[in-house]
This record gives sequence, structure tokens and C-alpha cells, in this order.
Amino acid sequence: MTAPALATRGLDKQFGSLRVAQSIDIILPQGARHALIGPNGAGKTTLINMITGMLRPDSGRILLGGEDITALKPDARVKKGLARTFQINTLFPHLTALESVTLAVCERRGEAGNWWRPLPNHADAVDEAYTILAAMQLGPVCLRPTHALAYGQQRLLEIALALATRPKVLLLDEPAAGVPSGESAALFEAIAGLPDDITVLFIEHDMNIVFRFATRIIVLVGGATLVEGTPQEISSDSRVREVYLGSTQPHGARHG
Ligand SMILES: Nc1ncnc2c1ncn2[C@@H]1O[C@H](COP(=O)(O)OP(=O)(O)OP(=O)(O)O)[C@@H](O)[C@H]1O
Repeated sequence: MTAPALATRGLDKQFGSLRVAQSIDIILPQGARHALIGPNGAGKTTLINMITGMLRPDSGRILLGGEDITALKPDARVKKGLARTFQINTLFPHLTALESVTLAVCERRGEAGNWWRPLPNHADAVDEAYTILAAMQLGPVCLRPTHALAYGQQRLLEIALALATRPKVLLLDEPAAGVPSGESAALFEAIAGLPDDITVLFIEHDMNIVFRFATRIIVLVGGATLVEGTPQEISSDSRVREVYLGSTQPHGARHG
């Protein structure tokens, strides 16, 4: 049997007296498209930070493709195939989308020391960067400086940068945060079109998006997993309804 793409075992974390992770066990099978949901302060970003190594758990283990990565630094986890995006925009505003992604490709290849040479000197890296940008629907705007891109396109560029690391597992922390609601479905269409060999876990507050794009949903409340299931199971779970709306449907609910 193949190991899950990502698994956590008994992750615990406390900030002072606040328990933000309580024995969290999650399993992402290869190719999963799972959503992580929960009210504000439930511990979603804390969990992602522990998985990526930005935060050390008090106890528990993290397994990437069956390998224990709990002790590895964040950059070592990236090299092993774990990539993430952040809630906030972390882009270089004056580089073009193509320059940014080419730089990320060069970084992965260990060629970043001379990335400033004219782009034609990095033809392979440019080709790879363009392919990634085209998959994220950014081909036509790849020569524009980042600051001139629409906000939704900037968020897609962040995903493109994560893809440049050739991830096996991609963690997306509110990829559509700040994007006008009419554009977030297009952004998630691009995410849904990622190849099956990339496993995805995304945090998202818009339940319409979650129910449309997630194959399974993990509900975190008070640092603990309340329930995990298919969109159908979650939408009919009375505990989830209670957390979100005090007993009505979670569909269409928006926290945050
Ligand atoms: N470095 C820190 N020190 C102390 N408390 C923290 C720290 N980081 C997060 N917290 C607290 O831990 C709890 C969980 O925060 P976290 O950001 O993980 O929640 P979240 O589910 O991602 O929330 P949101 O949906 O608002 O992004 C919150 O009460 C938060 O205030």
C-alpha cells in the first residue's frame, strides 16, 4: 500500500495556556483535494505552520510520503516536495510574472546565484516558468510587472511560485483571500486543474467554494478535529451546522 502524501500523528501545540492543536491526525492520500475549514482562531494556519516547519509542535509527528519530516527545517521540507502559499501577498511588485517564476525555478535548480543574467541565458528555466504560468492562466500577462496584475492574478502567481518548487504536496492558506468573490471560482478552477500527482490541502472560508472544489473536508474547532468527511457528510453534520450557523446549513456561510 502506498503511504499517504501527507499525514500528521498526534500534533499538539500550546501558546501559553491556549491549546491551538490537540492531538491532530490528518491523512491526505495521494492526489487529494482536501479543504481545512473552521471558525476564526480554530488553529488552521497554526496547523499549516507546523506542517511546513515554521512552527515546532510540542509533540506529534509529520510524515511526507511516509518519511518523518518533523525535525526538518522549512527549506529542507520544500526540497522534499512540500510547498505552501500564504494568506498575505509576498510577491516582488516590480518583477514580471515570468521573471519571478523563472527566479523560483533557478532557485530550485541551485542556479539562483546568477539569476540576474538576461533571461535568454536561462532558456530552460524560462520555458518551465512559462509552462507553469500558462497552467495558471497567466500566459497572456506573463510579461507584465506584478504590480500591474489584477489581484486574482497575483494570487495565481503565488501558486505558480509554489509550483516552481515541483511540490508533491501543496498547502494553500486562503488562496482567494482578498479576491473579489466573482473571481475566486476561476482561481479555484486553476487549482482544480493541477495534475493528480500534486496533493492539495486548502484553507478557505467561502463554503460555496469549499463544497464545490474539495473532495473531503476537515473541520477544525478549538484546535481539534471536530469531524472529517465528504462535502455531503459535512453539509448534513449537525455539529458542523451548530459551529457555523447555530443549526442552519453551512452552505454559503462565510466566516472571517
Ligand atoms: N504566535 C502566536 N502566539 C500566541 N498565540 C497565537 C500565535 N499564533 C496564533 N495564535 C493564536 O492561536 C489561535 C489559532 O490561530 P490560527 O491563526 O491558527 O487560527 P486560524 O484558524 O487560522 O484563524 P483565521 O481563520 O482567523 O486565519 C488564535 O487564538 C490565535 O490568536
